[in-house]
Amino acid sequence: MSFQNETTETGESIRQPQTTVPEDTGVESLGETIIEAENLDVFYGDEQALNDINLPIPEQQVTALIGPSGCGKSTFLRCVNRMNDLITSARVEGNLYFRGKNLYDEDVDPVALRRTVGMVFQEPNPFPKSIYDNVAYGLRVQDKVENLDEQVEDALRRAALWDEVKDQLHTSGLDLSGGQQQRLCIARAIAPDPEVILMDEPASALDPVATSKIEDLIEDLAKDYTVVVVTHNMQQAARISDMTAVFLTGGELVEYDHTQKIFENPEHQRVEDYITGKFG
Ligand SMILES: Nc1ncnc2c1ncn2[C@@H]1O[C@H](COP(=O)(O)OP(=O)(O)OP(=O)(O)O)[C@@H](O)[C@H]1O
Repeated sequence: MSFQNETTETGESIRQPQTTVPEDTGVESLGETIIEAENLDVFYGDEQALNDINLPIPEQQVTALIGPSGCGKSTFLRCVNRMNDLITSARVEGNLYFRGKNLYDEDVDPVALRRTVGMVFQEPNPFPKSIYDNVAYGLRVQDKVENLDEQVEDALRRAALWDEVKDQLHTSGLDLSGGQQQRLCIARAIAPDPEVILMDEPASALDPVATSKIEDLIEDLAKDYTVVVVTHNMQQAARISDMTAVFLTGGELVEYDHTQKIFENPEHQRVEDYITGKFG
């Protein structure tokens, strides 16, 4: 595998991404690689959860991670913001780059990283605080309190929630519907202005109307952010993503390509069997 390194003014070596995002297959061309896994392995104790993953994720696109239960999708997502650090049995080997910087280098601060790489979980999990305080939380932690009202409004607008909550900003976030709570969590994640939003099955606990709003929102968010989303819902992956990575049992990444190609003409029989529902 060949790649070049560049040296910054401070003498730090920044790796240039490989241009291995699959060639355009007729859909819009892709942005630069922002996240890149290279020979990434993850173990929980003796059990291997990800096996030699090589995956370049393009900037400002939606990348879907699909595959049967237990194939390592969430594990991959948690590597990107180093949430796996919180699991004592987890061990990461290989490389995972963010804009050419290895996220597992000793000088990377995981807390600062999580401001750049936000995360939204399957179950909406607002803090037991007001709507306003939920969104303001990350901004206050970082002491970014200038024009706080405007920042909160902007995040709620970007999360397509402002019109529904603008008259009740100081009521509890827990009083919102499930779908509204999830959009509140998205507003909370985007308020500190991250570059990447990781979403782990963000709509699987929601009804169809709320799901459709989240799907529209994800497509919208990709205009400003890079979105990496785990989903079990094949139609959802096909609808909302630009790129799709198919993980299969054993923590193996079997195929990665433009979503249209994966769903219309996958290279691997196992992938076709999975997406046509023959197993999984
Ligand atoms: N905290 C943990 N401790 C030990 N093993 C874990 C832990 N989290 C995940 N695993 C194991 O790692 C493997 C991959 O799990 P992971 O949750 O990443 O898969 P997944 O594809 O996201 O599954 P699902 O679709 O069911 O959420 C599984 O075998 C799982 O049992």
